[in-house]
Amino acid sequence: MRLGYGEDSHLLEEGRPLYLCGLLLPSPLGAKAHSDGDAALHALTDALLSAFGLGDIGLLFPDTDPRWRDARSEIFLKEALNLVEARGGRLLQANLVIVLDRPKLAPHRQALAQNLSRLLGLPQDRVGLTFKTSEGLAPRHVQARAVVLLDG
Ligand SMILES: Nc1ccn([C@@H]2O[C@H](COP(=O)(O)O)[C@@H](O)[C@H]2O)c(=O)n1
Ligand SMILES: C[C@@]1(CO)OP(=O)(O)OP(=O)(O)OC[C@H]1O
Repeated sequence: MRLGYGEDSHLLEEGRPLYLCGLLLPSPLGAKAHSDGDAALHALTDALLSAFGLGDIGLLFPDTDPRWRDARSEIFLKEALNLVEARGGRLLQANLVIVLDRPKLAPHRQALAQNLSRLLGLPQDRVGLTFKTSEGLAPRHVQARAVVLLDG
């Protein structure tokens, strides 16, 4: 068995899209980032890479590389899944906490959970998805923390 942990934060600003769990959400603010800024998928990518000591998302996908400009972050997650599976890893469970003051994510819970389940190849009861606010500590940030459990 292997355990992985990852986290990510992005500043929120006007004129940027808010992608989370691979979905575009309605929001007046979005993530300042080189890619689509999906903090949830970035945290999951780092969690998978960390389970096999493979470095982190910035090592594999530098934010200086023009190929990743506005790239959809499921590209990074799929590559991390490929890398761990190539080493005999099998994802058993994933747990994700998203910290965001606004917008409320509860209305999108089912859609977010379904898309994570699809991207990770896990049943929904193996994908934990928790939403929190920062209680005003980081009103212009989106943060995500992920834990993954793998066999192999
Ligand atoms: N962007 C968010 C953040 C939180 N929620 C829901 O609110 C509940 C209370 O969050 P606290 O951080 O104040 O404890 C939380 O359990 C979520 O259900 C949300 O929907 N969207
Ligand atoms: C994803 C990458 C690559 O575009 O850049 P950002 O979109 O800025 O996001 P970050 O969380 O800083 O991860 C580093 C890079 O891998």
